[in-house]
Order: sequence, then structure tokens, then C-alpha cells
Amino acid sequence: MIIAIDGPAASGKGTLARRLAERFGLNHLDTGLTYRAVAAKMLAEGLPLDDEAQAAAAAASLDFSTLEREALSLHEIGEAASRIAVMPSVRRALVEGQRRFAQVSPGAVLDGRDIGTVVCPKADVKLFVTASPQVRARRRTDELQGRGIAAAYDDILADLIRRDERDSTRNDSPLRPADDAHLLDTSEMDIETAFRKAVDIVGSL
Ligand SMILES: Nc1ncnc2c1ncn2[C@@H]1O[C@H](COP(=O)(O)OP(=O)(O)OP(=O)(O)O)[C@@H](O)[C@H]1O
Ligand SMILES: Nc1ccn([C@@H]2O[C@H](COP(=O)(O)O)[C@@H](O)[C@H]2O)c(=O)n1
Repeated sequence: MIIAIDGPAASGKGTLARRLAERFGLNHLDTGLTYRAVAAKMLAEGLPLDDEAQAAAAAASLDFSTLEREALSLHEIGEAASRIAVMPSVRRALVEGQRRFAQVSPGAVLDGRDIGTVVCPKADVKLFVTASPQVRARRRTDELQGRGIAAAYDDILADLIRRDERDSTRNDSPLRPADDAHLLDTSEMDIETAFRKAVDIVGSL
């Protein structure tokens, strides 16, 4: 079984993906980490973020087994990831690895921006997870502050809106719900309620 989960930044798709993978005994890939890892390498090596050839080379040589969520979670890395994610050659290299991951037995939950539309268009079930920008900024601010990282709500809100705009308007694989995706707006739901709804959708297959 393949479950595709898409949605804007900090919508809660990763939280749901991890829990669904555990519930249904599937592998999990946060595809955002693959874009973040490429961006982090560019930043670490002082390469300009608009150098598509270097970014594509980093994408092609990325080992998915080395992705570390904690190390890639910095807000600045998310912003840089969104800038390199507009590049078709970077996307081609990463999507190839993501599709390979999805084929490994017994199946997988993948979360990102283009899973239901491009990476796994034949997924058994597709979810598009959203929440209002204000709710998402509140959750992300609380999350960062909870980890002892300085974060101002207004800055986070502005960053999320800018990143969503870039992700939704790029030419290649823009963020959008697949026609056959189930929409899940979690603005008024806690994590448990959102998880129960997602399990109901998957279980009703
Ligand atoms: N329904 C919910 N109610 C309250 N908090 C939530 C809910 N869903 C997720 N969260 C919290 O919101 C934050 C963002 O969630 P998460 O990291 O899963 O989002 P994401 O869409 O995967 O983000 P990113 O785009 O950065 O990968 C986390 O701190 C998570 O614990
Ligand atoms: N399938 C995907 C996943 C991510 N991106 C880009 O990476 C950025 C960071 O992703 P997070 O999920 O970790 O926030 C995101 O803003 C996208 O630009 C993508 O294009 N496709």
C-alpha cells in the first residue's frame, strides 16, 4: 500500500505520515528532508542557491538513508530548500529516489508537496492536509520555542506565507491537491482528532 500526503508548510502532514506509517506497518519518507538535505549541502559548502548544476549533482548523490530530521529542521534550511525545489533537474533526481523508496515492500507513506500529483499518482490513498496560515504559524512557533530555538510568530507567519506562495506557483510540480485527494483541514482539530480522521479515510479503502 502507498499513502500519499501533501500539504503546505507546517500543516501537520509529517506528524500524520509518521503515525499512519506506524499504524499500518509501512515505511515512511518525509520528502521535504530530501530537498532540505540538498539545500543544507549547498549552504554548508558556500555554493550559491541558484546554481542548478551543483544542486542537481548534490541531489543525484544524496543517500536517503542518511537523512536526519533534527539536523535539517532549521527554518533557514526550509527556506533554502524551497528555493532549490523550483529547479527541474533537482526534482528529477530526487523524485527518482522517492519513487524507488515507495516501491520497497511492504509499501510506504510519503509526505511532501507533489506526492499525489507527481511522485506516486497511483497511490492507494491520497490526503491533502491543510490548516490556516495563522494556525500553522502558531504551531511552528510553539514547536521551535519548545525546543529552545528563538522564534517570533510574525516572522514565522511571513516566512510560511512566502514559502507556500513559491511552492504553489512554481512551474514544475507545484503544490496542489490531486483531483482524487481527500482534504483534511486540521485548523480546528488536535493531533489525535486529525489522526483518527486520517485512519478512517485509509481504513475505508
Ligand atoms: N492537528 C494538530 N494540532 C496541533 N498541533 C499540530 C497538529 N498537527 C501537527 N501539529 C504540530 O504542528 C507542528 C508542525 O507539524 P508537522 O511538522 O507535522 O508539519 P509538516 O507539514 O510536516 O511541516 P513541514 O512542512 O515543515 O515538513 C508540529 O509541532 C506538530 O506537532
Ligand atoms: N515533495 C516535496 C517536498 C518538499 N518540497 C520543497 O522542500 C521545502 C521543504 O519541505 P518541508 O516539507 O520540509 O517543509 C518545501 O517548502 C518545498 O519547497 C517540494 O518541493 N516537494
